[in-house]
Amino acid sequence: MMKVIEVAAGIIVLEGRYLIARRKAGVHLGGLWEFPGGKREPGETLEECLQRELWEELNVRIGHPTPFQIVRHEYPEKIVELHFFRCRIEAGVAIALDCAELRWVYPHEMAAFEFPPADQPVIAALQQGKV
Ligand SMILES: Nc1nc2c([nH]c(=O)n2[C@@H]2O[C@H](COP(=O)(O)OP(=O)(O)OP(=O)(O)O)[C@@H](O)[C@H]2O)c(=O)[nH]1
Ligand SMILES: [Mg+2]
Repeated sequence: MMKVIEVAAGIIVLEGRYLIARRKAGVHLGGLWEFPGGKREPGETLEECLQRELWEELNVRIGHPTPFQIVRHEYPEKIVELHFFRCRIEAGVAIALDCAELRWVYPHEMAAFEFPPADQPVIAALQQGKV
């Protein structure tokens, strides 16, 4: 039985556009675009995990995150449970500290970027205008 890895990821919105990050080469799903975030550490809530990850990866603080979707996905090498939260930047300007590249995009533009299969339900929801 493979362990389920819990992940918190931010659907960060500003004036209708969303912040997407390109994963560095060489890591799991390297080179793909994603919603910034990462693995929950022991003793953390998912919200705390999200705050920490967005600080580490983007150098920003976010306001209160709102649960958006939970997606469980089985990759051949791991099972992830992705907890997506909608949020806004409260302090700081996003910079690519721990990712290859950042972009602010409208939902209709997301089709032009390659995301992990686990992210497809979230992208579909954003494209349908769900907030
Ligand atoms: N952050 C993030 N991870 C995703 C998304 N979609 C998706 O399948 N994942 C997977 O969920 C896992 C999250 O791990 P991560 O690599 O971001 O974790 P992390 O920031 O803690 O990195 P680290 O393990 O290098 O410390 C990875 O296996 C990643 O491929 C997404 O939209 N955002
Ligand atoms: Mg990460």
